[in-house]
Amino acid sequence: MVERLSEEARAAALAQLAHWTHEPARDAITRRLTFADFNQAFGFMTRVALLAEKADHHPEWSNVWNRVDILLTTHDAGGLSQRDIDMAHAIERLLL
Ligand SMILES: C[C@H](O)[C@H](O)[C@H]1CNC2=NC(N)=NC(=O)C2=N1
Repeated sequence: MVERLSEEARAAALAQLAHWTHEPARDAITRRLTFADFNQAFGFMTRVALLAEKADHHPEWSNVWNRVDILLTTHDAGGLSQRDIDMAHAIERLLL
């Protein structure tokens, strides 16, 4: 069973994720990324897709040409869980 993060745990986790924004309406975190072109954006999405399958944790996202909008929340928990925080950090590592 996956649990939603407490207010305190969420604040602490967000403090370590400078590029991510909390969206209270969904209890989700979001990030917008802009790449040089579609090829770069889709290559990134492919790498995230492989991570997501391995973790069995999948983003809500959209892509328009060079832009990728990502929203992470845990459907099974009805809000933000440690699985989202772990996925956000894994995405950040891909971008290094
Ligand atoms: C059965 C399967 O493990 C679950 O439905 C997984 C799949 N991917 C998921 N992704 C996300 N973002 N939240 C979930 O709760 C979730 N649950």
